Amino acid sequence: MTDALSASGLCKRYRSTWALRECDLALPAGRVIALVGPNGAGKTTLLRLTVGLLSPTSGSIEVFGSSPTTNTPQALARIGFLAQEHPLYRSFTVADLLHFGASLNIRFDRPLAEKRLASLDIPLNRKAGALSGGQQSQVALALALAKRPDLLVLDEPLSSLDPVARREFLQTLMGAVAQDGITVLFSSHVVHELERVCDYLVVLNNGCIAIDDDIETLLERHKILTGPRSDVHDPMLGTVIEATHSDRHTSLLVRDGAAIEGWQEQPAGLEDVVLAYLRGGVAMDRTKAAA
Ligand SMILES: Nc1ncnc2c1ncn2[C@@H]1O[C@H](COP(=O)(O)OP(=O)(O)OP(=O)(O)O)[C@@H](O)[C@H]1O
Repeated sequence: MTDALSASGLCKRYRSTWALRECDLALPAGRVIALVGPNGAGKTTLLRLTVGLLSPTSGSIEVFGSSPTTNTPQALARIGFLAQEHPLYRSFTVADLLHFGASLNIRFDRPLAEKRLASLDIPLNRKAGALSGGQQSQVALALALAKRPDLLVLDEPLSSLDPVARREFLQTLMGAVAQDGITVLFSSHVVHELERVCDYLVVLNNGCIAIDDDIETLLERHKILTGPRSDVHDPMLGTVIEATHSDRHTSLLVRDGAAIEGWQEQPAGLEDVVLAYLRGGVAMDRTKAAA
């Protein structure tokens, strides 16, 4: 099966700033993929390259096997994009926006968008500027989903939403994924909320890929070991991603470690794993599915 997104040696530079460096990616289709990383890690840059709004400085990126800058109506129709600020024309009514969407997109499914908005009690005759922030996000999402894209790209869709609006937004998104089997790629800072909705994770750190893996596999491969304080270099421990020491104990987050006598083992949470990789500045090895 063709990957939803593949990149090879992908680099992007803005003047003297390298936003992405030598990124290799192979993101499977039909998954909900979270893109995580600290401020300035390169997430927006990667998403804009994915939707063809930017071109690589060097290296390549393909979406479903084609360059996203091809710009044919067919290629563009396969990708939906919700930008970070999801701008809506504030003086337009929701109905105007749907009309606009239908005239610009060859696969636009207006009845689908109307049904979604009706189920959320968002009136079609209301001006976009008079909607709450959560409702505006829902309208932007309904417009993006009505394109019936094969890949939906969302840049920090949750950042401006309160917890209730966040939950509603994610429910709408998950409903669409279940119904249409689309691939979703979205960036976020909120790691603990991702485990419920995502099944694949990409972590960017300082323009480089730190993690690119299936979340279930990632959690199977990592664990926390706690034992007597020591400087451990035992190969049985696997790869030590992060070590913390108290007066009497050492706690290790390890990848592919075996059970060791005298050490207690605990499963690692997704946030533990992500933060350990970010703090340690390490990259996942590339043996993903081999584990
Ligand atoms: N138009 C631009 N001109 C110059 N530098 C830029 C431009 N856009 C981004 N950068 C730089 O590229 C790097 C990556 O930025 P990017 O916006 O992709 O990161 P991000 O992970 O999305 O950050 P955030 O989480 O803060 O939104 C940063 O150092 C940023 O300052």
